[in-house]
Amino acid sequence: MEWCVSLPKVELHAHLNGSIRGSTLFELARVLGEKGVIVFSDVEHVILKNDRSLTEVFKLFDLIHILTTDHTTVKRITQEVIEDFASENVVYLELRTTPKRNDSIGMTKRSYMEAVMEGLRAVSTVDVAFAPHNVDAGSLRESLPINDACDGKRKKIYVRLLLSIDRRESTAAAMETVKLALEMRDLGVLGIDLSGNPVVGEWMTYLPALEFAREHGLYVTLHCGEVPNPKEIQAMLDFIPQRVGHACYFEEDDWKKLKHYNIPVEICLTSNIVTASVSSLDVHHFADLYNAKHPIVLCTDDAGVFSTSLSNEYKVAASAFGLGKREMFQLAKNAIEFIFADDGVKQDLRKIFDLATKKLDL
Ligand SMILES: CNc1ncnc2c1ncn2[C@@H]1O[C@H](COP(=O)(O)O)[C@@H](O)[C@H]1O
Ligand SMILES: [Zn+2]
Repeated sequence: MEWCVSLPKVELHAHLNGSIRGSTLFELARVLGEKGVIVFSDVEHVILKNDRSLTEVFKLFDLIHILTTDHTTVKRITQEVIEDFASENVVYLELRTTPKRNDSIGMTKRSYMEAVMEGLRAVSTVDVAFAPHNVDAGSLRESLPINDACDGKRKKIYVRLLLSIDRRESTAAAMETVKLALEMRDLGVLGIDLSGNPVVGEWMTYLPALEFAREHGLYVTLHCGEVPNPKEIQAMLDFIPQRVGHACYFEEDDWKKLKHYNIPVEICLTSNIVTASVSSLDVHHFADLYNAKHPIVLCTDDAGVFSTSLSNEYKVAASAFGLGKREMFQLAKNAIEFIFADDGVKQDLRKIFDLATKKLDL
């Protein structure tokens, strides 16, 4: 595990509220329990439960959102999540979150995102480069080598944002999110994600907003094939998104199309196993895609909800699929090619990986 922690890593599929620290979730639940907003003893077992079906995961998200959806908490969890990823040597993080509106506390999608940005700026224990067009990225570049793991130096992390459309949303709400993403481009928003309970909603509802996003140069990644839905999977692949997440219930034609378009897959091993989207690692599609040299990237999905970390995902992959250190290093480094940030960032990341080889005994 130590080695997997030292390995520089790229995280491309992490949901903000799903990455919340367990301790923070508990604290928030206790405080709201004391205020009488929730009954703590009722939610305690929901938080503590380890095995969660996909349905239960989305019930937990409803609870998490009750606990976290105010500006102060959104800021706090953003800050903590970034610190946590940086502390395990994630050097580039594409963090995704669903902008939320909550009229009762005067929250708009924009003010939600402003709280996220405040959280980004509030990180003080590590250096964060988050906006492509301001000095942060420049100063990060000058201070290479960065994240020279285990040498006690201050950690540095690139952070970029993806705005998620929740499958419960209408076309108009999805469009509002895309427009917000466009307005926030200078602040490091690079693209759009489609997520949420996969048994809810219809592809055609989101398509206009996703097309609009693409026409305006935003990148798009889709949660695709998390449940069996052959028609939707084909329609999503025909859209040719820049990446897809999961791909658990793909059939032969889907694999063909995915490979034909060479669409990178964000693989979330622990998430897939806990939610039983894949029955066991022995039959996980990671192996086939890896052997076929199809672009893949290991990701956490919801590090808090599934009690994992990106280092742990590498460890799980290494033991399940027999990867050695060199293979893990290459797998982690290959992820650079599938990030949505520009070539300058990619070049920096390549240097970071090359500089790390000595420390990693490679
Ligand atoms: C387990 N697999 C999954 N499949 C689909 N969507 C998921 C997900 N895990 C998380 N989310 C999506 O991310 C939201 C939480 O983060 P944010 O509030 O956006 O920061 C969830 O409500 C859901 O919409
Ligand atoms: Zn996800």
